[in-house]
Amino acid sequence: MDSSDEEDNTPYYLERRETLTAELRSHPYDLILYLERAQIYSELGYPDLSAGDAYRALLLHDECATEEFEYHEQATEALQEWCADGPGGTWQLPAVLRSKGGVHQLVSQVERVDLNPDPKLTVAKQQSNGVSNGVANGELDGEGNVMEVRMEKVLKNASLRCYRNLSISLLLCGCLKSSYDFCQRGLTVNPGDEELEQAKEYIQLIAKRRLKVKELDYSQLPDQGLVRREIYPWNDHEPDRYSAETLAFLNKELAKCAPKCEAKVTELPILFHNYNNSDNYGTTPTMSQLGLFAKEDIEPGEEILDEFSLLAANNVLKDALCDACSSALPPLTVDSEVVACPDCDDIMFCNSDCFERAQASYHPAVCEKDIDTVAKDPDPKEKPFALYLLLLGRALAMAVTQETHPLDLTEVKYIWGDFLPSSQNAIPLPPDSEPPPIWTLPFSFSSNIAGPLHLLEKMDIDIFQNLDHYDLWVFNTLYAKFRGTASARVNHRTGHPEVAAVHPLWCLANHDCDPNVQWEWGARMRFWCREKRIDGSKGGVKKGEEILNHYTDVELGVKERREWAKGSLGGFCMCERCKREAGEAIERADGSGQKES
Ligand SMILES: C[S@@+](CC[C@H](N)C(=O)[O-])C[C@H]1O[C@@H](n2cnc3c(N)ncnc32)[C@H](O)[C@@H]1O
Repeated sequence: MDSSDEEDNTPYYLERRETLTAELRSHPYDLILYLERAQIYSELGYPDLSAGDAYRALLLHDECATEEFEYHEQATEALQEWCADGPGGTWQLPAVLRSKGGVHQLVSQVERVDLNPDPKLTVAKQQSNGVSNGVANGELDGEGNVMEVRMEKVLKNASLRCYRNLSISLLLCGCLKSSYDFCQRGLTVNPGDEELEQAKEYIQLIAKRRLKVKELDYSQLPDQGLVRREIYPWNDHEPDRYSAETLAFLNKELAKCAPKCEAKVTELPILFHNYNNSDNYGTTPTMSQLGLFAKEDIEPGEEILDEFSLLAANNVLKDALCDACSSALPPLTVDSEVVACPDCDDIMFCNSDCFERAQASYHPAVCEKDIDTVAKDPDPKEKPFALYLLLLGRALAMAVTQETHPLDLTEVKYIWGDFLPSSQNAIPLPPDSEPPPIWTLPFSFSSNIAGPLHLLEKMDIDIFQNLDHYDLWVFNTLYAKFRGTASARVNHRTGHPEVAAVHPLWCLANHDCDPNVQWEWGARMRFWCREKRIDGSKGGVKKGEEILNHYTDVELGVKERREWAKGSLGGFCMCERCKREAGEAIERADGSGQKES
């Protein structure tokens, strides 16, 4: 169906989302409200946010079902309101449990991608398993309590709805393993459920296509997906990065650690992932972004920037690193400056300065909270994800300690997120059954949904209260910003990334493969002016010239440089050096009658 023929209901759904979010503020333990909002997110085309709400609904379901759980009373009370008599003494299942909107809409989204599943599989109609999606009357079971019967019915239907939603939503994000796991869990509780069986077929089909295999090894299903990367329409924390006010703030901060530099709006080429050599000779389209510029002449070898950041994390358990700045701790000699937290085991700071900064910025939120085992020493292939999760945890601890919204932290608020406009992201799914290529934010159930909630629980934070601070879209926005700006330090022995940090001023500098600065990151991030440029000419930056950083090893050849920098740049580098060297490589290949290697 041509989507242009469809009525655009976005404004209605956005308003409904606002209303439901407001209701959740006053009824934070109401699982039905979460399921309603999950449905709205599906309609709006955010399967990730839909899965996030369905998962919270599932957690609240478990709270209701288990007396010993922490929020049992609150969750049960909220549910009882949905089980009370309606007008005229009648009662029905809450509308979201009766409607076919949510999951059916998602399933039809999957169907629209023309997967052409084996028709024999899909027509196999399952027998009803006794879980009713239809209208339930306010019947008495003869002896039992009306409320109990209704509660049981609502809980059973709600859990089914959660599993259906999680299976399909995670599938749409490309998280096949989690999608399959929730589907299986749902089928264990609701054997033969038609929608879950159908979801299972789709998961299997898509997994076989993606892995190009005939038989699936379920333990090997891919779980890394992609979702929309955008300033959500309801996100009112994002500043106008190009306004005079923002520039004035950034330049005031820069005056403290990089007095010869200023932030300015500049034009940068729009980069593409599919590099096309012909781009070299055409006009490259540009977009406005920020960059760092010299306010005065800078001499070769002169230090330009010296920035300290507490937005740092490491993924090594019990290593000799400062908890605040993640630099290596000095040796523990008699006159050592190292300070241990008096209340935690094994939490050390390089000196009293780091300890005091930590106390003012983030440590009280995690002190004595047994949080230092989360995401530490992960499987090597999980290391980058663990680092991003730990950075997110640090940002949450900073927000709690400083009593501010995570997106309002000065370390976070102004940084680049590589967002696309919502309107460009809201596109129908393409027929190759993967998340659309325009969705560029890496996403997984464990990193984006379960992991952050686990960290908050470790911090003794009620994950249901204060939803405005701890909603999934907040985590996604933080991840988008960290992925556009964080630097990682690799352990030279293992070759694995172990420390990551965001330096909000350093990261204003754009990349060039002929950089005029070098950087070094120990306890602090430092920039200094290169003595020599790449061609051997004398270094130095003139007043008004841009500070040109490097996001990759500039000693590499053009092909490798472009490959390495692709992730942090968002596409193939189009700097003058790259264009020149790529052109020369083509000429050489043409001359020798070979293809460019
Ligand atoms: C760390 S940020 C640099 C600062 C950023 N321009 C800002 O407005 O804050 C990295 C992003 O800047 C952009 N960028 C940096 N160097 C670039 C270059 N040489 N060409 C095109 N885009 C570049 C890319 O969008 C990249 O994702």
